[in-house]
Amino acid sequence: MTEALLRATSLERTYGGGAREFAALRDVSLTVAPGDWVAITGPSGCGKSTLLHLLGGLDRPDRGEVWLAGHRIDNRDESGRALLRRRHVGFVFQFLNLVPTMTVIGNVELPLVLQGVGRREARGRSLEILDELGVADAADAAPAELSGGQQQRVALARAVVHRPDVLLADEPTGALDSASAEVVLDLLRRRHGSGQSIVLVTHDHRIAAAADRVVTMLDGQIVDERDLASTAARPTYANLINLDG
Ligand SMILES: Nc1ncnc2c1ncn2[C@@H]1O[C@H](COP(=O)(O)OP(=O)(O)OP(=O)(O)O)[C@@H](O)[C@H]1O
Repeated sequence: MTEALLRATSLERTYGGGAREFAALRDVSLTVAPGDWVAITGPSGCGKSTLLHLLGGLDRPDRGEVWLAGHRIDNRDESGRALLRRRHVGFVFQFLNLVPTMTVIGNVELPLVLQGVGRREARGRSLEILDELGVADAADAAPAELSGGQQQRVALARAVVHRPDVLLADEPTGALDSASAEVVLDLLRRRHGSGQSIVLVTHDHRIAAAADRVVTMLDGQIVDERDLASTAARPTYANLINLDG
């Protein structure tokens, strides 16, 4: 059996305390094999972002374990998790988190610079990916000068430029019109085709339909898991919409 790239077991995450205590994740387990493409879907507030943050080591569970590329990460401190994250993960945040004081290309180069890649190569690789996403013209602009959709593509460029083992993306097409969403999907398909593992959170069933596996959450739990890769005909948008039913 291939070793899992990501394995989360029995995750619990509670926010607040006392009367305000809220269980955002309850006994959630998920395994992602190398090359898997998993879509996490479900209604607002069901725990999708919380799960993605735990998978990427951005947050720690109250209970349960997270293993990334053979390393247990849930019991490491922030700097230990950051080190592994830098090496293995690309993350697209729901609220993007672009560095406002850096140019677009400065933002995209960042993961490469942190890995010690030289300036020249970092710039070349960053421009290539910005071009692939149709935002190379904005390379020298500040993020605030871009539309929400353009910023979203820049955040995706930053997350994949260093070719991480796994891309974790929180609503990567949320602010995009359908033509731009298609550009993003094409990039994800190409990356997946070259072996990139992807875990993405989406409300959009058309985006979810591109994945190999769709995981549906409700009230902090996984309530449905479907394998689309092994079905002869990938379900259509109309079929997938029944996932919520
Ligand atoms: N830092 C926090 N403190 C308190 N409650 C939180 C915190 N983060 C999330 N929550 C709550 O936990 C629940 C799960 O949140 P989460 O963001 O994981 O859901 P989601 O499915 O990603 O939602 P959406 O689709 O709206 O982004 C929500 O009820 C949310 O209000």
